[in-house]
Amino acid sequence: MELTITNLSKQFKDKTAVDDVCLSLTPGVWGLLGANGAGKTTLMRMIADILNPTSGKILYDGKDIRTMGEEYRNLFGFLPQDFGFFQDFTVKDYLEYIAALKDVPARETRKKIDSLLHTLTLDDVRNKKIIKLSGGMKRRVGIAQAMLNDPKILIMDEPTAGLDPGERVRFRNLVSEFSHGRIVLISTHIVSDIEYIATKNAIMKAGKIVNVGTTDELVNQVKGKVWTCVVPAEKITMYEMQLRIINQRSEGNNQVSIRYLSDEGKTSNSVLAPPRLEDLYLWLFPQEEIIERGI
Ligand SMILES: Nc1ncnc2c1ncn2[C@@H]1O[C@H](COP(=O)(O)OP(=O)(O)OP(=O)(O)O)[C@@H](O)[C@H]1O
Repeated sequence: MELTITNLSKQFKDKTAVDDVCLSLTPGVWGLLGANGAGKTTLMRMIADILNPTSGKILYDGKDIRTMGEEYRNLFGFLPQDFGFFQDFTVKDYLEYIAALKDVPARETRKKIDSLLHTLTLDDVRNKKIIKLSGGMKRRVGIAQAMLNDPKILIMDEPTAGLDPGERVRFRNLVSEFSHGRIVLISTHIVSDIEYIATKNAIMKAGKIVNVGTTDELVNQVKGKVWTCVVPAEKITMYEMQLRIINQRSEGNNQVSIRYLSDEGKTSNSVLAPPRLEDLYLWLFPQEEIIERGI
């Protein structure tokens, strides 16, 4: 199974949101990483066949998805970024409705909904109206609807936005288990959410895919560039101006431990640290704040 994206572009008036993207998605979990405005949502909406490309093609096992119609939709699950429809439905009614739309056989619907509600810890709110749910609960209902038809291709735009740390762990386990023999594409700028579950990552910048690889391959690119050291607290402002600090932690006794990115150690007590995917991300997107560390 393969989803092949060839020379895909999307132009909005004077903005090229997706710029000549080529990417071959094979089964496994794919992390789509990029800063705000990089073009992730636009790319995902074209893969979901709800937005027409300006040019280029997406082929599913050699077939143009735009000619597949229903056949493509049936093997597809999508969690859009703005999931806010059907607010007056209860969770259960909404999922039953989506199951019917997706032609899930009636005898399987109940079992499937029960199992997803259980895994996503939504049992207690099954009879509540969607409008009354918290943001994290709504997101989980969105994840459930995307997975209802056991899709072969599952696309989720920022699925972990609003989830608490426990929910993030459950989400990661659910996705890992689900991904066998399927293509799962997850966009996020919370790097830690996909770091350990992504089979491969694609990094997007200004509409282009600038890097593709396993987490280990990508992380290797910043090997030898991630340093840690302990500095006096009163000097931290000076270090903040001089170094690309990506984390700091107070150690007490007016000491601060810092982690920074540099081609070489900048203090005599700096030691190299094992790099993480987040380090590469910040290396590529120096202007990005760490939005959330997750766990
Ligand atoms: N319908 C549209 N009309 C005009 N410009 C658009 C439209 N949709 C997206 N854009 C622009 O295209 C660029 C890419 O947007 P997109 O939403 O795909 O990025 P993103 O990586 O998903 O960002 P975020 O993480 O903030 O959702 C942005 O500059 C955005 O303003």
